[in-house]
Amino acid sequence: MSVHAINHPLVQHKLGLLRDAHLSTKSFRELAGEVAKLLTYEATQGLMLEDHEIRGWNGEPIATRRLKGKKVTVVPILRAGLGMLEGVTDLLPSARISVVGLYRNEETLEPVPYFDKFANDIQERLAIVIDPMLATGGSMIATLDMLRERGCRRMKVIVLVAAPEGIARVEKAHPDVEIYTASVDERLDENGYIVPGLGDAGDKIFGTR
Ligand SMILES: O=P(O)(O)OC[C@H]1O[C@H](OP(=O)(O)OP(=O)(O)O)[C@H](O)[C@@H]1O
Ligand SMILES: O=c1cc[nH]c(=O)[nH]1
Ligand SMILES: [Mg+2]
Repeated sequence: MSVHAINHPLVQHKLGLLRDAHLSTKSFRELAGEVAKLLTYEATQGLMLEDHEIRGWNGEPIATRRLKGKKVTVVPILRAGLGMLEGVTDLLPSARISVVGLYRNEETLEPVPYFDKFANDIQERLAIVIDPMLATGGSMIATLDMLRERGCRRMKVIVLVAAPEGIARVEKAHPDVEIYTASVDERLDENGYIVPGLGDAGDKIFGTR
């Protein structure tokens, strides 16, 4: 597995704004979507192209290239992953959406699944899993396990912020999965929150804090 920590100035600027404790729900939501979009640009670098001939403005043929297959499914992990969905689908408008519902039991820190609905032909698609936070890694590993059980062979992960502990666990469980993130942060605190992190991303996106 490789971890891509994206140092693009726009990503780093917007991440800095996201970390501010006094940010409004509206601004947090907007910035989360914008960073998600920028990370999607990076995560889709490896998509395959094919040659495609078109007729140009003067009727002459032009050799162009287009995405080959376009087979992608975006997988938001509920709830907080929904805060990234629009940013991601702005760049991948034809992608199918597969949804995984999980919450983290705040005492055991274990993921508790409560919903899933996958694209029918998920075996043929690149799955891009989105969640703002990769903390212990439990929620992400549970999601990648579900995708793998359903025959998904190619998976990428986009998270706004990741903890080293979570990255190490995902790497062990799913060594072929690449992770794209705006930051690998310092550590987890005693409650399993990422430091410096963003706080509770789901609460911030939904305004339930
Ligand atoms: O890496 P982990 O230790 O599993 O923690 C990360 C998970 O915790 C948060 O979700 P939460 O459980 O708060 O659910 P929510 O999105 O409904 O708020 C976050 O959005 C991740 O899904
Ligand atoms: O830092 C964290 C860890 C888990 N979930 C969050 O929303 N934030
Ligand atoms: Mg939450």
